[in-house]
Amino acid sequence: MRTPESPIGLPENIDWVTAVDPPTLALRLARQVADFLNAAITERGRATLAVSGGRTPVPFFRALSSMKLDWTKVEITLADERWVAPAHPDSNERLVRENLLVGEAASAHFVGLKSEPSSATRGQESTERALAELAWPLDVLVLGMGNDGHTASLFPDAPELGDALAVATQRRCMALHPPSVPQARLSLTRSTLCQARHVLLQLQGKEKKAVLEKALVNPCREDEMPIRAFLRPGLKIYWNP
Ligand SMILES: O=C1O[C@H](COP(=O)(O)O)[C@@H](O)[C@H](O)[C@H]1O
Repeated sequence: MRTPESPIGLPENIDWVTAVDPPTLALRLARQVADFLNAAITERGRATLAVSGGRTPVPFFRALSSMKLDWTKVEITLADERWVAPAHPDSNERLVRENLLVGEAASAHFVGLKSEPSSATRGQESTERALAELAWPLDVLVLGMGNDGHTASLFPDAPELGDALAVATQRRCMALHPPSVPQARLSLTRSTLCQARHVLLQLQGKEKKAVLEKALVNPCREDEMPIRAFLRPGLKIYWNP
């Protein structure tokens, strides 16, 4: 549904869902994700969910963790990770363990992206092996977006971006080294992310909405604003001011 707050240039085939504040948006998003997970469990006996890190998803994680569904049949992974120990304050795994894998959701099965090797580049292969145990494609993917138009860890300044955005890649995950951020990243590739059955994007604030409008309206390339690769029919965007 279009409202006066809908971003300029938003195509009709992308949903725009708004709420007055973060808790209300988080609950709305959590209910939608829980419905998708339940439907996947009914249809296929299990459900796979990938979530993003950063500050935005915390209230959503909390809301989702209180939803009643058969969490023993849900597998959760990350859209991206910083190459830091799982106990590190910047770890997306830590964020998910503390805020999502609690309450009702404590019995979900989690597969993180950080593996033992000493660098993200060396860790790619072991993470690929760990990811192979999940059921693919993802049933549900919840993305976020940075103010530079990155999503997952597909950063515009990462030297590896071209490979990570390649539609034909066989890789599920890839190491990226964007100079704009302090830690190396591991990210699911565009090809893996785009195969998800349901893709949702959670955004907060007017600044992020302006970034989205820039990606929608400007004739820029995907490697300048990687979020553009995901602005496709069926996407659901959840936004609060
Ligand atoms: O670095 C990251 O940034 C984006 C956005 O994070 P936020 O703090 O602005 O919500 C996030 O989607 C991505 O997963 C994360 O690793």
